[in-house]
Amino acid sequence: MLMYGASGHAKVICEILEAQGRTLYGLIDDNPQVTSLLDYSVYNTLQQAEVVPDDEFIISIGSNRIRKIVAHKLSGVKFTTAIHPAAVVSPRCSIGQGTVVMANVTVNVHSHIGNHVILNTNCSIDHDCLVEDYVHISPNVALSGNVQVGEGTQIGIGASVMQNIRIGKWVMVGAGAVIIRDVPDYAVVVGNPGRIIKMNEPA
Ligand SMILES: CC(=O)SCCNC(=O)CCNC(=O)[C@H](O)C(C)(C)COP(=O)(O)OP(=O)(O)OC[C@H]1O[C@@H](n2cnc3c(N)ncnc32)[C@H](O)[C@@H]1OP(=O)(O)O
Repeated sequence: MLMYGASGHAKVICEILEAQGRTLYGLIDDNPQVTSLLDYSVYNTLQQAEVVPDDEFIISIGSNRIRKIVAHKLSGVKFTTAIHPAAVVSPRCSIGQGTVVMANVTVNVHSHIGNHVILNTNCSIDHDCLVEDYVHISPNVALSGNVQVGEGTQIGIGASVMQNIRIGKWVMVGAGAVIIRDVPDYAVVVGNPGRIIKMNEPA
């Protein structure tokens, strides 16, 4: 399999694949100055990497907007998931293609996780949550039961979200925020209790 994007985030995914015992042939990155990452070769184009139709991919780019652009650019390739063996994922939940689940993550019963999502180290997704495509749930985030997170939103490191909350699309929840009421699309929310400080540009 191959990864697209050779960054710090990519290094973590390399180690998830190693922990799963999978073979990573290399990475692709647009920056021609990057030629290796950890022990892996970095290529600049799909042609250079000699990609064949059966190769599986993960987009290893932390930016939600760029991950979405690259996913559209790569439409037609086969995406896979990377789930760390130390994650606890309910057999009654679903995890979309291209999604990475890092060490010590918990995903509880009847939660649904979209495509190209990042569930970062030690986050907790409780029962009946819906996490849409291109979301990033940062390390140590806690989503209570029945929380919805819209496309492209990032929940910042250490934030907590109370039960039954709806968070819109392309929202940024700041580090350590405590979300006690619904959040509209594109809002940037910080603090405890979370308050809107500005709005993101629509994609
Ligand atoms: C493995 C990994 O590394 S995963 C990555 C994890 N990283 C994160 O989760 C980062 C989360 N990002 C943040 O919290 C950012 O501060 C953001 C996105 C909320 C805001 O960033 P910016 O848009 O650059 O805002 P800026 O830094 O100018 O701050 C604006 C105001 O909000 C305040 N503010 C910013 N972040 C926070 C926060 N997390 N909590 C409380 N207040 C905050 C600032 O103090 C500032 O207040 P002031 O106007 O009174 O001075």
